[in-house]
Amino acid sequence: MKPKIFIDGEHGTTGLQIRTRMADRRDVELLSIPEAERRNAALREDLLNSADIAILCLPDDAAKEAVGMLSGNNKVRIIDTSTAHRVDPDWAYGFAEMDKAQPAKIRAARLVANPGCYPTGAIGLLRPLRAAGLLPAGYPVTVNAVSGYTGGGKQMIAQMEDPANPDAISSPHFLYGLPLKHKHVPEMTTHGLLNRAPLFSPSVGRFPQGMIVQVPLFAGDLGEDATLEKLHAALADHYAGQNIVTVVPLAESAAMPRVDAVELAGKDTMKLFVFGTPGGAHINLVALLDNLGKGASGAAVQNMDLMLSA
Ligand SMILES: NC(=O)C1=CN([C@@H]2O[C@H](COP(=O)(O)OP(=O)(O)OC[C@H]3O[C@@H](n4cnc5c(N)ncnc54)[C@H](OP(=O)(O)O)[C@@H]3O)[C@@H](O)[C@H]2O)C=CC1
Ligand SMILES: CC(=O)N[C@@H](CCC(=O)OP(=O)(O)O)C(=O)O
Repeated sequence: MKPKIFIDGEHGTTGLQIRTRMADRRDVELLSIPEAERRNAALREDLLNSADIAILCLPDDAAKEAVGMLSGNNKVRIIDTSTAHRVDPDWAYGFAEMDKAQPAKIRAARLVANPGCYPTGAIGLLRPLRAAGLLPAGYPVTVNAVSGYTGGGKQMIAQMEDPANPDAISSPHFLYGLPLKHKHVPEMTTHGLLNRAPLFSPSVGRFPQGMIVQVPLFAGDLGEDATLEKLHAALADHYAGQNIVTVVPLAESAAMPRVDAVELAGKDTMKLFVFGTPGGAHINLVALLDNLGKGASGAAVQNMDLMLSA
């Protein structure tokens, strides 16, 4: 019998992209809800309870409600793409490359929280450096980022693409999250192994998919041994042996005139860079990904495959 997969929220932005990635899969059976019935709670509950793996592509409250619909049913495994369970110790954090032990944790887990798009970049850069002792625990980390507008789901897509929308946005690039209380900060802090919450300033650009996450550092405020070359070597060592997260060689990044936010649009990989001048005072760690690829739907399918390989 093929494992049954139900994507709750399959007609939304993240859900649709998971469905597209699964279109040619013959090893799983996709349970589907008609678009017009997508908010039919009784039908959702039935489908959720019929699945081997339920992938939740819903806002936080609806994701919590879906988990409630599965309470008492320990047979259904869950991947939640919302923010609701990402720092909950009962859930495995679905970022396989962040730690050598993580793939096994995801494979064995019943409950997997899919990472947020920005945290995938920030944790991807920070965690290996914290683990290697190159970034002091109390370092005042800042994270600056730009996302494609699909990161805001159906609502923001309509605001950016339809000038007749009453809340249309005409700006080519805007900052948001200005109170500096973004929902991704707890997850960056916990899984980035930080003692101090990072100052996170997100923005959106007029392109559908793509993302740049920057973590600028003052070299003199890092550990005594922390040079640009050592930071790069620690990242390269950490990500050796797999091809989803790659660390761009220093010689290659040193020759780059710019970083293009849409370079990885449509891909499920992430590239990490260490920019700066050897011996210089400043270092910029940069992650490049697709907010809907490794930042959401690509990661969800990767986690599903890990869980199916248990
Ligand atoms: N977009 C992205 O880049 C990323 C998104 N995520 C997360 O993925 C989740 C989904 O986001 P996204 O796909 O962008 O959002 P969308 O708004 O594009 O899609 C959400 C879907 O869920 C449906 N929905 C909303 N409330 C309910 C409910 N109570 N019962 C059943 N269905 C409901 C919506 O239906 P309706 O059309 O009726 O509103 C819609 O089809 C969110 O938690 C988001 O934070 C995570 C990483 C990246
Ligand atoms: C551009 C934009 O609005 N992005 C979303 C984050 C997208 C994402 O990662 O979703 P999660 O909520 O599942 O973490 C935001 O800032 O809220």
